[in-house]
Amino acid sequence: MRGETLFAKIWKRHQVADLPGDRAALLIDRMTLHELSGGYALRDMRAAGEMPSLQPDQAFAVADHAISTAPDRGPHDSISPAGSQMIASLEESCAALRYRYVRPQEKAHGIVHVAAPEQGFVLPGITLVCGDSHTCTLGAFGALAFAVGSSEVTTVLRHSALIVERPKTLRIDLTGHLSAQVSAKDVALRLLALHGVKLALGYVIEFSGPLVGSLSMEGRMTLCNMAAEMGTRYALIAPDETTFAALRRSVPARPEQIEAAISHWRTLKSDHDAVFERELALDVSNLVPQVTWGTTPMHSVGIPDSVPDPSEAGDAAAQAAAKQALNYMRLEPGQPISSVPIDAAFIGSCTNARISDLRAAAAILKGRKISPGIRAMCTPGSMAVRAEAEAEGLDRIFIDAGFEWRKSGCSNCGGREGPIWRDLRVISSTNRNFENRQGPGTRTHLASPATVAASAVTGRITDPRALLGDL
Ligand SMILES: CC(C)[C@H](C(=O)O)[C@@H](O)C(=O)O
Ligand code: SF4
Repeated sequence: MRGETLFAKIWKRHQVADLPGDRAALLIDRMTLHELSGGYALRDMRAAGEMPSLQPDQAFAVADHAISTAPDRGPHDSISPAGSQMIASLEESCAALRYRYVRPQEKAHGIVHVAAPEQGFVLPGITLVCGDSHTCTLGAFGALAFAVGSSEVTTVLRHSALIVERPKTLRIDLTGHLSAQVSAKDVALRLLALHGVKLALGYVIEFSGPLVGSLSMEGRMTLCNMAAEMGTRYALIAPDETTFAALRRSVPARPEQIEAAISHWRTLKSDHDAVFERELALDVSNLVPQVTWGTTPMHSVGIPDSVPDPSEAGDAAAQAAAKQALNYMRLEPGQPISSVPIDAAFIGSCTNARISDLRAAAAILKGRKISPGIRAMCTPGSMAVRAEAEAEGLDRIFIDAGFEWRKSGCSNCGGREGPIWRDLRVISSTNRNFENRQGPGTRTHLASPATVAASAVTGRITDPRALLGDL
């Protein structure tokens, strides 16, 4: 018998019925909820007198999208009254159903995709859904964690099961060593530049290879997070010793239970003779820091490079899109990307606001000041990340450099914390850069935390290696 992929192993264990059209009914083990996806589903079910089948130990809820990240925020503070209502509604439903709801004042609070794994809620081999497109972040733990729509949230709450179309399998084999100041974010942006935003449409990605093995859990989460930008809701990385070390720290269970689980989790990897429906490879040895110039994450270049000419962008549709992007971004073809001045800098989001991201940015900011006139914000991905950063003195480095040091939440990743960047150019550690994503007229350049910090210091898009003497 031919070997199996990691995906096939997880799928098989959860399949309760095989359905025509390459679909299956899958058991769903766990759900994460936030105020914009799960809150109203719970409210409506309760109003109709329905009792969810999803049990308290299967749910993890947190208000992250609409919550204010102001340093003095209260438990329901949002910039809009509607946001406050959604937060209060989620909290109330969770209390009624005895679902875990993490309050904004708690150390466990954070962006759902940061906080849930930090609290040991994500385990290898489980199925997990959330009504949010970046649920694939959690695939870094070897969990089949995927985004669902709002009606599917209700289905899972009702039945702890879901009918899903089986994705095809795509292995992305990553080799080589990353140079100093080059990170998982740059790898993701490079994959997108090479293969486009439909790279994984219809596929589950398994990221594998020596580079993946050498990445921290944080780096793996960044990579899996950006799978959403590659056109899929499924990403996986086989659990290994790095994963088990993280789970030993975070999972609330007795050590002997964890060790027993680990011996099963060790089997969760693709067999050496498993066949993938598609395979890709990338050697990252010569990779340089990347930044986007346009309005999709695939519009990215190395910082030593220039803004490309739209007439060289593939077919007519790609050319028109590139032209429109340059128009929105107010950039000229051939302009060196490192000549582009910025107005604001943002370190935050489920892509890049974990502790190693903050450390990478602080290494650049230490002893430096941001360029006058730049508004720079850091919103740690969770209150635990924030506390850890403070224990290391990173908050002082950010504040002394001129950054605002805020509380955890999605903040202006999705422009929900007010139009503070109206018509401004922002360098951002987030994952989406479509028109108006971070506010009306806001022009977003996606980059790694190191690049964001370096650019904040010089006031223009800057290769972080230039500041740390790695160039
Ligand atoms: C609000 C939520 C449904 C949305 C998503 O799923 O992507 C958000 O997280 C985002 O990034 O815009
Ligand atoms: S941080 Fe941004 S991308 Fe992530 S869940 Fe929040 S709004 Fe979505």
